[in-house]
Amino acid sequence: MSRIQLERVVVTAPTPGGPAPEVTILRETSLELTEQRIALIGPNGSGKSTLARLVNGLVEPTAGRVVVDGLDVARKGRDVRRRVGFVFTDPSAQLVMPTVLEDVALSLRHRVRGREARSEAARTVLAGYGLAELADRSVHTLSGGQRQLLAIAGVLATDPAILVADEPTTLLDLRNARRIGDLLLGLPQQLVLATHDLDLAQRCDRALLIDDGAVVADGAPAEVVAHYRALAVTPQDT
Ligand SMILES: Nc1ncnc2c1ncn2[C@@H]1O[C@H](COP(=O)(O)OP(=O)(O)OP(=O)(O)O)[C@@H](O)[C@H]1O
Repeated sequence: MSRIQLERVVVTAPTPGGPAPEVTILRETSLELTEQRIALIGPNGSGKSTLARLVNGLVEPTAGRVVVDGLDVARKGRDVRRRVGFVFTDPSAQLVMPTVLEDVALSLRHRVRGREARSEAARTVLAGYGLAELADRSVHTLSGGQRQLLAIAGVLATDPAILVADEPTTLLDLRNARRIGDLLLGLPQQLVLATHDLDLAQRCDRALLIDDGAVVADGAPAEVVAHYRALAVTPQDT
């Protein structure tokens, strides 16, 4: 399994339109993630996406460092991004080619040489996800569920060691959310999953509860989810 380390990581952002003080998005956090399936849960705006994005360098720490399988993300960003696949909430963010087949073929550009061979390999990938019949369709004509499945197929085609998924089921109906959730949890890769779906979180091996930019609970998912539920019923203004 892979190993993700956060060493005294802090993330701040400039205050919009003004000088310091900066806004703290993630307070000083040190973590070592070695479990196969790790859920990040917590309220809106608590810092889940920020934590997820640190893993592949989409967000850079203001202080401290992030190390993935021994690679410092700040120094070896390219190598890290080859190891870490990222799935966004909205699959449109990563489907960039006109057709389904071309989109998967694009993902394979570093792995398979030659246009024909790449198309063939892309067809095999699509077949593996039950998407073969959609090969020549425009990605814009797909349903939300098909689009998310395609986005995940494209990322997995690059054979990442780690998959980071940022609320991948939020835009999906119940059936598709279940399907995508099952797919992600069944992967052999290490999975870091930011989610509001507490059932999904409970099926992970470890959960982290983020609140107001800090990890406030960390451990067995059932306990961390219970902690979160208790937090949600606590009045904020007392
Ligand atoms: N680049 C930035 N500049 C300023 N503020 C930011 C920036 N990125 C994130 N934030 C703020 O940091 C906080 C945490 O954001 P983040 O997206 O990590 O939360 P989240 O837990 O993923 O939320 P959600 O569940 O709503 O997706 C939010 O208040 C957000 O507005």
